Amino acid sequence: MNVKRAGMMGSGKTTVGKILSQAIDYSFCDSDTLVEQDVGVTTVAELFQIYGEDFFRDKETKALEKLSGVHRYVVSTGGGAVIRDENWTYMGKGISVWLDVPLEELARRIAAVGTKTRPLLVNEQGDAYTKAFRRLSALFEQRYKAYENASARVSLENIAAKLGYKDVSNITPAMIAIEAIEQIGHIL
Ligand SMILES: Nc1ncnc2c1ncn2[C@@H]1O[C@H](COP(=O)(O)OP(=O)(O)O)[C@@H](O)[C@H]1O
Ligand SMILES: O=C(O)C1=C[C@@H](OP(=O)(O)O)[C@@H](O)[C@H](O)C1
Repeated sequence: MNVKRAGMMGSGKTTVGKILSQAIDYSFCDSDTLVEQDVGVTTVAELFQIYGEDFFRDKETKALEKLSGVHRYVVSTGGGAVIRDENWTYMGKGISVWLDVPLEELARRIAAVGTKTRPLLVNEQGDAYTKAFRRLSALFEQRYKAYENASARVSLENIAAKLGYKDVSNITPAMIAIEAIEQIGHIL
């Protein structure tokens, strides 16, 4: 069995995925890292700059195909991986978990670390939060139906409601990993 984490950029696929993998004694892998190693670049941002998005998407599909054969892995996929139908052939093997985080929280997180590392955000105008929020809203509109294909959905709004929290920003990665285990633990 393996577990694929899907969700928008900044949703915590890597941060929560690492904690989840330790908790269930699985290995962890990030599909972006596999693409970077394959192409020989240090960041996806660099890859976008040199080769463009289409090249990246082809490499991403190849990485997902490779990762579909591994066992006892938590795999963090890139935020846009859900869009290509072919990718679901690979992501659909094992359990896929959509990490559903409100756009305002995603924009806050990305603004805090800067938009430079997120190549799809660099052409926007305005301050970091506005840039991130505007672009993420447009991407989410194109992608939300694809995220709904995932076999499980871990929603920060639902966790907040369950714990009586007013604000999703107080929900820690460990709390999110626990919610994921509650949802998928019985099928691991
Ligand atoms: N639950 C959380 N609360 C606050 N910040 C978080 C949380 N999860 C992730 N982050 C932060 O958000 C940013 C993006 O997280 P990351 O795991 O890289 O997302 P992704 O892999 O989905 O792009 C990082 O700076 C990370 O520290
Ligand atoms: O949303 C997207 O299309 C992308 C998300 C990024 O991954 P993260 O979701 O890990 O940031 C990375 O794959 C690339 O910049 C494209």
